[in-house]
Amino acid sequence: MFVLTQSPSVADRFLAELRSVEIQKDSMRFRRNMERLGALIAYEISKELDYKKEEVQSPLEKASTYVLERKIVIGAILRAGIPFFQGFLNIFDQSESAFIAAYRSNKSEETGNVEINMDYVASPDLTGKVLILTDPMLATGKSLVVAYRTLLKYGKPSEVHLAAVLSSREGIEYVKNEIPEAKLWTVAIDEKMNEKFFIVPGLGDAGDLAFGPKK
Ligand SMILES: O=P(O)(O)OC[C@H]1O[C@H](OP(=O)(O)OP(=O)(O)O)[C@H](O)[C@@H]1O
Ligand SMILES: O=c1cc[nH]c(=O)[nH]1
Ligand SMILES: [Mg+2]
Repeated sequence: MFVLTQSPSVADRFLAELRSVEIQKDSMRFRRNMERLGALIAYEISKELDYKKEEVQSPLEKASTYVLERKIVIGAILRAGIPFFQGFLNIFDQSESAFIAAYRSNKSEETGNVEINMDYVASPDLTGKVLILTDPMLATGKSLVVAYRTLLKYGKPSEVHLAAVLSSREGIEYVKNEIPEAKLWTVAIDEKMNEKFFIVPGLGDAGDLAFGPKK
């Protein structure tokens, strides 16, 4: 499990701005910080991928370089995931993309559980590719697990990375158990969730903060 804020960096400021009730009033800044953190995690993931050597011709001479061995597919879970996903796409700019619309309905009082609704899936063939599934909030972990299982209908990836901005301790354990084959990446881990399964201290509702409240 990789935690970006394990050592201090600019990522701490981007995350602090995402959490700040004052700075959250600026939704463009909220989206931009999500995007910046997506780019930072994408760079960290890029260090773990397989590369092959190639040559590039400069105006003066040939130079050697590395290019990615396998195709990448970046998965986004709508809607809160869009700005975070964009940060990954800015770095892995030749990737294909997969989209999943998932939202939580808070049935906690009746069932004690969060239920995940999925309305829309669009994905390329995933066979033999590197799948990076992104979602800024890993709370119970159910959205990521349901989304991943749905995507497997589109082929078996050669490797799987799951990336979040904020993860709850409980959610991480759940995802690790359900998807042991995945590598997990997060900006930070928060210890608690409240009775509505929101991450605490967290940042609130990421989708609403990025795009406004749902009617
Ligand atoms: O780990 P979980 O308990 O499943 O919760 C995490 C999910 O909750 C948020 O989406 P939400 O349902 O709020 O939908 P939205 O993106 O439309 O706001 C978030 O973007 C994750 O997809
Ligand atoms: O804390 C949380 C949990 C799920 N979704 C959010 O947007 N925030
Ligand atoms: Mg939401």
